[in-house]
Amino acid sequence: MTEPGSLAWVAALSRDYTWVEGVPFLSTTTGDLGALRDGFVVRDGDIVTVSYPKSGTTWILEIVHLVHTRGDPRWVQSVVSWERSPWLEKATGVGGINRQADPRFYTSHLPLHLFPTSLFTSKAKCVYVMRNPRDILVSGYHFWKTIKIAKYTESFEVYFEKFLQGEVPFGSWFDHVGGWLQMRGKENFLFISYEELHQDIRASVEQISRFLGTELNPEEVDSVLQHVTFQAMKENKMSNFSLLPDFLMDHSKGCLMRKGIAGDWRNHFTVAQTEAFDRVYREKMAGLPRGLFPWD
Ligand SMILES: Nc1ncnc2c1ncn2[C@@H]1O[C@H](COP(=O)(O)O)[C@@H](OP(=O)(O)O)[C@H]1O
Ligand SMILES: CCc1ccc(OS(=O)(=O)O)cc1
Repeated sequence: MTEPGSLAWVAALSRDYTWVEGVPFLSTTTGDLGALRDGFVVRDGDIVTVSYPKSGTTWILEIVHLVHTRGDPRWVQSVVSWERSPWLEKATGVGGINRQADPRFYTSHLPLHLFPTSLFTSKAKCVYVMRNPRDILVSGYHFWKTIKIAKYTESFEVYFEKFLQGEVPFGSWFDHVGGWLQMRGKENFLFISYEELHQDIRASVEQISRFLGTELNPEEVDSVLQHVTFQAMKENKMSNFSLLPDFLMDHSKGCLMRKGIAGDWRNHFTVAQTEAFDRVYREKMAGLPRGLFPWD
């Protein structure tokens, strides 16, 4: 096996997705997700951020990390986000996680059925972030265009169809959310949405700090808030993906911190696409109770 990050490893990256149990993955994903699911040991003190890509993961991470430092920005301004909280499923992920002292922070886009099973008997705290899938689709279209090993971004029409079919990195949004929502009600899981962060960021930061067991005083909350605005994060090179290597990201084609708003899908979807999306949404979400999501 080639060493992750080595020249041979970079040369072997391709646009071909690897399919694992019905889910497509980019070639930067670790080779053996089965071994990860069975072998990775989640510790009780771990803090795990889980999401479908483009749900606002980086925003939540910044909040979680600033809560941990009680609003002191030095950590988020000096260590790149994927070292503060490595992606579990990336080839370099487990190594990065195992180098951390407790509490360990890590991030994952894995669907529930591929996540290390030890999570489900642990007391690890897990924040699952959700977002209107229409905005995720738009955000993903613009983001995956910049990622050199992603595909189906030649036009919005093509990407739209692939998203609805689940043929995009990490698979179907509907399956991802439907899977993880089975964990709702468990006391070590917090479900929060991008839209809630937008509606009331102070209340959201307080909710996250309570969940993590790190109650902050009002001045500490103020400091967290100051560093998690869209503008502050867009300017923080440790969080804005500008340090993602050029062999992975074409920075001339876009950036992670694109618009940072809710509802941008209205500027992208045609009437026919809106209707097509709603049809699939209604069908796929039929089993879930009403009122679960702020965008419904
Ligand atoms: N502080 C912040 N405020 C608002 N949106 C933010 C944000 N930080 C990141 N985002 C948005 O979250 C999306 C990226 O999600 P993820 O971190 O899961 O990859 C991008 O959405 P847009 O492409 O709609 O702008 C990005 O702009
Ligand atoms: C493979 C490079 C890559 C792809 C996607 C990334 O972000 S995220 O998984 O969507 O959060 C980061 C790096």
